[in-house]
Amino acid sequence: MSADEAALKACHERINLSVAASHQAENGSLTTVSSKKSEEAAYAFLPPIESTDAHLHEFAEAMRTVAKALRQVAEGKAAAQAEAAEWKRKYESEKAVKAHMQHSVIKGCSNCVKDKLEHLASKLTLETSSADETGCCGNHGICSRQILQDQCPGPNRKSDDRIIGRKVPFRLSWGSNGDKNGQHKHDFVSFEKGDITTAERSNKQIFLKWDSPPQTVLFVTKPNSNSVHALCSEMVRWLKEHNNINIFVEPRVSKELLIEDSYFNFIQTWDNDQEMKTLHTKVDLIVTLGGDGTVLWAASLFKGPVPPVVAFSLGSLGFMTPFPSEQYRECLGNVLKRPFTITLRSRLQCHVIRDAAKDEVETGEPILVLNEVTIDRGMSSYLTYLECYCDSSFVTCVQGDGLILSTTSGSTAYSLAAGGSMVHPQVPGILFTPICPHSLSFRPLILPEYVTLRVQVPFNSRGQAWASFDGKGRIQLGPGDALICSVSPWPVPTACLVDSTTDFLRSIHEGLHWNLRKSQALDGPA
Ligand SMILES: NC(=O)c1ccc[n+]([C@@H]2O[C@H](COP(=O)([O-])OP(=O)(O)OC[C@H]3O[C@@H](n4cnc5c(N)ncnc54)[C@H](O)[C@@H]3O)[C@@H](O)[C@H]2O)c1
Ligand SMILES: Nc1ncnc2c1ncn2[C@@H]1O[C@H](COP(=O)(O)OP(=O)(O)OP(=O)(O)O)[C@@H](O)[C@H]1O
Repeated sequence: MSADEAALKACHERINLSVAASHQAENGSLTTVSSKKSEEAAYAFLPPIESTDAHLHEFAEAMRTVAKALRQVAEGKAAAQAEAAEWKRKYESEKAVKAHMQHSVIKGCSNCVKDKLEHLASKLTLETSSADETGCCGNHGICSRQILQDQCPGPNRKSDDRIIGRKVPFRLSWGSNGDKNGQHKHDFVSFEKGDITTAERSNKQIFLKWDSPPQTVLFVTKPNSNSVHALCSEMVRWLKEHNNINIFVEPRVSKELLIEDSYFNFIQTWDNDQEMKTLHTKVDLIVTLGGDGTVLWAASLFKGPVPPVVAFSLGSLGFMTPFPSEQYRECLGNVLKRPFTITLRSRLQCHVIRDAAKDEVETGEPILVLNEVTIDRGMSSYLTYLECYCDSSFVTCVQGDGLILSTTSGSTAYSLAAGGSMVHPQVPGILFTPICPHSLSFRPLILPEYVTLRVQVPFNSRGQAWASFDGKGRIQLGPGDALICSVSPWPVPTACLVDSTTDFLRSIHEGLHWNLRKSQALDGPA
């Protein structure tokens, strides 16, 4: 038997094993029927065993179809279970309502009912003196429109005005896949009063207040700039002499400062990656001197938690650098001594999976980006061909120059240039923006922050694709490779000059001259 034939045989065996496992898991439930159909569909895709590379590729496609079919079966089963649970809950709650009705004749809102049920055993009728026309006592804030009128002899009731109905209490729940093994943690919110409100969840401006004065500042500075170097050494002196702050700088800057003056002996740096990984436990505040690229660089030094960043503007645009460097004394004085507002900028964590059809295991540490991850055609002159999935749902195939998966902070960077919307950095979401799609109808999307995206180079792609992270570190993706991307649990908190919204609007006005137009003259047609 040749190597190709052996590989094909192994594929057959894997499919048989998967299908058998799925049957076992379903254990004779309704979904076995659909899984049998999936099985038949999967086998229909399988070519006869022949020893060519083309057939191996077809096999890989068939394996993906099988995986998809099995996932659909699992989803169907979960949905059926959820529906059954919902019906059971409805039934239980109807039963409870009827049980209450048999024991009481009540007019009032649901909260009154609850309060008074305990006292009803000896009473046949209870009139609520302050009740309004609908039977609500008005004493419980937002009352549901629940009216229990069975046999109620209220003044304005018609004789056939029996049970009108009852809005059953319900709960909203949501999950988070915070931990690695994908278990879902559920938080429940009770809505017993019947009306859904998001008042408690509205996103407020976030303030940072020090419990005790900060002691250690890390400087991250744009390289090869005399003005940045001069400002850095001036700020370091000022912070040491006026605030007795410990200073960390990058190894390159440490060398530069020590060459300049032995006065800087007190500054600290790190020697290796291991030391750098513990930086977040020592540093209270990061000061960046440069443009947006320097903020991106500073963020990239932290693979986990990031201390608050105070970004001084020494670049051209400054979307993430609101602090004017000329006023650094006043700005730093405020940040060190007073509470200040911050923008929590989410990051995306990316994993590259090699030859995803065969190996589902994620490899290596995630790569974190503050702006975006871009998958493009690199040097290739062919269209990129990318298959995109959102959780387990197929999104689309990209045929064009590439795709940008961007944070909302990155919405004003490359994504904007590719036609994406500008989004306030505190809006939770992931932007899905194609680059030069060869299609008339490929509009950019904004997806919720809790999804996981998978961008895969299919086996029938003509060329390779390249992933780059905040415009850096290009990684080649061959056919079968995939990039997995989701929102990281480690955002970058950046200090605001005024507040999140004012700073954002200022940056799009001043940085991009957004919607700038000469005003129309007053004279003209009425
Ligand atoms: N066609 C494009 O617009 C294009 C192409 C490649 C990269 N980029 C962007 O450049 C970023 C890397 O920045 P860099 O400074 O290291 O490279 P760079 O020096 O090439 O600068 C790129 C420009 O993008 C601006 N920028 C960066 N982040 C921004 C943001 N969040 N909002 C608004 N503008 C922003 C910078 O101020 C700078 O002017 C990438 O993350 C990507 O978003 C844009
Ligand atoms: N500390 C650093 N070490 C290495 N590279 C850095 C560092 N800080 C910034 N860079 C890189 O230097 C480049 C330029 O930096 P930055 O964007 O801050 O300045 P700029 O281009 O002058 O400003 P703007 O982006 O506003 O036009 C970026 O690509 C960035 O990644």
